[in-house]
Amino acid sequence: MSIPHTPAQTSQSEVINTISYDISSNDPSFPLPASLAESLLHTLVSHIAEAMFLVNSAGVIEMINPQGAKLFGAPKDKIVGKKLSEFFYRDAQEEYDNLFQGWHMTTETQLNHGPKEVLLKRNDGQPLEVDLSLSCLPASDSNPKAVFIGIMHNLSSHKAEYKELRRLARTDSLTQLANRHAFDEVLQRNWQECVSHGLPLSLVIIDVDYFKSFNDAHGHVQGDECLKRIAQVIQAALPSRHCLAARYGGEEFALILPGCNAHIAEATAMRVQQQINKLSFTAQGLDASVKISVSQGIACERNGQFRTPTALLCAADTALYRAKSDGRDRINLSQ
Ligand SMILES: Nc1nc2c(ncn2[C@@H]2O[C@H](COP(=O)(O)OP(=O)(O)OP(=O)(O)O)[C@@H](O)[C@H]2O)c(=O)[nH]1
Repeated sequence: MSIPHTPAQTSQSEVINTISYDISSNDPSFPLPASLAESLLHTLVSHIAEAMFLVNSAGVIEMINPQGAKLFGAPKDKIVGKKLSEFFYRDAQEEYDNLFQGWHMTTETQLNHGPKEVLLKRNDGQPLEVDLSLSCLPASDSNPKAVFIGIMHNLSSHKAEYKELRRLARTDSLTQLANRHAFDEVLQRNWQECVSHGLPLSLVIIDVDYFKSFNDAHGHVQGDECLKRIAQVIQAALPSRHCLAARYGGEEFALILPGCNAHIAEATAMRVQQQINKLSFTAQGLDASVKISVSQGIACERNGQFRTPTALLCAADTALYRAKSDGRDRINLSQ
């Protein structure tokens, strides 16, 4: 491979190839002059499309390209000369300070790490989620001082998208309550927490009475509106923000009430019953005589009587079945 004489005559790919050749071969019989190597490195950092910066062995930023400065949220002169760790929050700050303080005691490349999520403290004080990779260009004849190359990517839009996808995956699209998947996950978590801390855990299953008749009489669109109204009532009836209301099936809802005994669960179910009975559908064009009711089954884990969350769920379901068979519009507590 021929080595170009001046960076000005060199294309970006040639520069990258040359630097890789020089650094990776580290061939003492064929070194680049130090000033040329440094100049090539700066050309590379300036022209590359990634957000990139150079840090010296004391952890101080020596150079940053425009894309990098944009992520840091400051002009270059406000960044160059500062320690890299100043742009991180506490834990990462300590981690990078320690890394640079101790790097010469280990092998140079031991500091290298691939893309890693870090919270960047931008110049305006705002946090920015980025991934950062750090690579050491070890000292050589062409490169008398080891230098570290940092490459960053802005993760904020990916993170926001991931958060929204996760929310959608856990939400029932009609009622906006938690869906069955989220219910199962939260039940497992609450079960472990409550059992290990000796706290009660109650479940309430709520099933709309004669909903098929409602649909048959008023149509599925009205039925959907009705389910949304029921979901709002159920959400508003929760005794605390630690509780969860979920759409468990078609016209079936379920509440997880961590830390709540049977007494609180019953009071919650009564609030649901009263508010559902009061619902009016005149605003959506139905007659004032149209009314609905729900049947509810409650089960409470208190002193280890249920061995698993599934057993607790089955008990609440059996209690619901009894509420239905006893005439509907009522609450049944599993004994
Ligand atoms: N509009 C609408 N209807 C739904 C939805 N999911 C389930 N359903 C309806 O809910 C009804 C449930 O009927 P059934 O299981 O027979 O129960 P029910 O008529 O409520 O009677 P009981 O539960 O025994 O009081 C069916 O007609 C389903 O079509 C939905 O998302 N939207």
